[in-house]
Amino acid sequence: MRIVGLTGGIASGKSTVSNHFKSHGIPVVDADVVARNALKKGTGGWKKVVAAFGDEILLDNGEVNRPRLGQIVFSDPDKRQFLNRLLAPYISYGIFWEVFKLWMKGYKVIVLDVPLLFEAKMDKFTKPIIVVWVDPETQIQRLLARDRSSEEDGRNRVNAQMPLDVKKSKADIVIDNTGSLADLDQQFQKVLVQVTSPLTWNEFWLSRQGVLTILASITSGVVLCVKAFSKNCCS
Ligand SMILES: CC(C)(COP(=O)(O)OP(=O)(O)OC[C@H]1O[C@@H](n2cnc3c(N)ncnc32)[C@H](O)[C@@H]1O)[C@@H](O)C(=O)NCCC(=O)NCCS
Ligand SMILES: Nc1ncnc2c1ncn2[C@@H]1O[C@H](COP(=O)(O)OP(=O)(O)OP(=O)(O)O)[C@@H](O)[C@H]1O
Repeated sequence: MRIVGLTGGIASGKSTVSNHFKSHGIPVVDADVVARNALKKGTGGWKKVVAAFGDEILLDNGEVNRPRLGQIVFSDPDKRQFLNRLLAPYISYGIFWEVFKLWMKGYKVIVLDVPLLFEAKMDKFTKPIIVVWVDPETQIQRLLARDRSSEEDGRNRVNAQMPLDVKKSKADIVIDNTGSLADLDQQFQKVLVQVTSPLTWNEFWLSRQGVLTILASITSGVVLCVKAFSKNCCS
């Protein structure tokens, strides 16, 4: 199985690229969705976070007030790291489970869309790694236009992540999303060819088909040995 890492900065265009993959039949595990599920009312993550941050981060219906918690953690690195530590086991487990379900379905290529792929050291499980890069001014403009947040909030969120240029230097493939959506689409077509190239042997052995091939070979080997042994010993 090929697990492609997709990362970048906040509002750099990861979800836009993810949607391109999905429309070509390549499944995407979205870490933001997993993280949202890990913080739903009544879950283990929710209980830990409420115990740590108090009732003031809750809405009247008991769900977490995400913008409120965001304001707290994106303006305070210690609180952000604390939140990351509380949620990390739930997010890792959630991602693992989603990958496992896709493996069981027999997918050979999947994409992991993880904003904090490098920060959370999950890059070691993915190859190739695609970084969606955008120039800093365009990034902040798109972020403010999409989230309608204050400039201070937006800049806090950008500064909470590893600089995009550092992520770019760690990438196997860089998509420059500073231009138009048509530019992005053109780059994506080339990336799609790379990502869907034939699996390496290692990737094949990690796929469901590879594991079934190994099991079938072992089973037939054992059957042949047993047959040969019983023929020799009884003749
Ligand atoms: C603080 C929370 C409640 C704010 O929720 P909100 O709905 O406003 O933002 P959302 O979850 O949609 O995240 C938007 C973007 O913010 C960035 N981001 C989210 N969490 C973090 C973080 N801990 N550090 C740096 N950037 C982050 C990502 O680029 C993400 O795509 C939420 O982001 C959260 O629970 N974060 C901690 C979990 C986490 O690490 N998520 C990232 C998955 S790898
Ligand atoms: N090439 C582009 N031209 C214009 N707008 C774009 C382009 N690419 C993305 N956008 C817009 O920029 C915003 C951010 O893009 P997107 O949501 O894909 O980023 P993201 O990296 O997934 O963000 P997050 O980290 O918050 O999940 C969206 O409103 C999207 O529609």
